[in-house]
Amino acid sequence: MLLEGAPVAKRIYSEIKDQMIRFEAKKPKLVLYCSHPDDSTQSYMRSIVKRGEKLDIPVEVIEATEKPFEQIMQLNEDPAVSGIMIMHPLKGIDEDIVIKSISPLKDVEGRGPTNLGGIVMGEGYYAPPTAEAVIEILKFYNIAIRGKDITILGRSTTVGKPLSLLFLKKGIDGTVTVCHSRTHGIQEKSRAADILVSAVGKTGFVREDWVKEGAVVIDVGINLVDGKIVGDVDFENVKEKTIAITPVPGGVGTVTTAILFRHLVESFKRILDGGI
Ligand SMILES: Nc1nc2c(c(=O)[nH]1)N[C@@H](CN(C=O)c1ccc(C(=O)N[C@@H](CCC(=O)O)C(=O)O)cc1)CN2
Repeated sequence: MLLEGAPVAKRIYSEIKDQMIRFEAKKPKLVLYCSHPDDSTQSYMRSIVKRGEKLDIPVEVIEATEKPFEQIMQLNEDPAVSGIMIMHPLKGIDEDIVIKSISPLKDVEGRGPTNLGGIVMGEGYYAPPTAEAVIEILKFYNIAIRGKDITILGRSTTVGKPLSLLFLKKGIDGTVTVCHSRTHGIQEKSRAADILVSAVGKTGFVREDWVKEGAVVIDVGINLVDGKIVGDVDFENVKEKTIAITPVPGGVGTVTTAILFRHLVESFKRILDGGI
């Protein structure tokens, strides 16, 4: 089975449009805050701006000045701004300090300590959209997670770590192994997985002999090669061994952007309800 992102994203966008009708003339606004974005970041920013146009949601790109902290404080206090996304990498600026200064209510990518901590503590937080997209896809296609052995390749703050916590949540109940560059026996640990998630950012990293017969493979990798998006998984050879696999492009990435806008609309509602 091909786990395409489009039907999952379509459902999310349709929910967003329903909510937008209820807001009448009022609209959320997303700010993409960047500093000398590279090709990959620019390509993502273009996708987000285009999606905003389709949804009739304003997306504003703001370039960092020499006073990033003041800029973020202004955006935090601006009631017209519902979400702030700090585009990675933020060249020439300490990205961690900037992320920590975003109001948790507007941190729609869930990159700050309050939202990341919320994954452990309970409800009312924004998990990083890519991590949430993986769970959303598995649920949409009715793939059982409870009690399954899940191996995640990559321990980033935006995917590997938060995703491991989402899999461990009560009601989801996966059993998780997180592998990284210092892991011994990464191939064996991958081959032991019922659900294998690759979030490494290396083209062709997951080969056919890394995958158990009948496994589910989720490719989170978005690597720009000759101007084209490719994943971490050697798709053509690996797909034969799987019962379900995500394509790249058209898989997790498609759902990630939809979840980003879902968070933005949630933030807009919270702010309207007097959250700030
Ligand atoms: N704050 C952030 N900054 C950056 C991110 C991010 O997720 N948050 N991502 C990277 C670049 N990147 C992934 O590493 C990336 C590049 C391009 C796209 C994109 O075009 N997405 C498409 C869907 C693609 C697909 O189908 O797989 C879309 O949005 O429709 C996404 C991510 C840079 N900085």
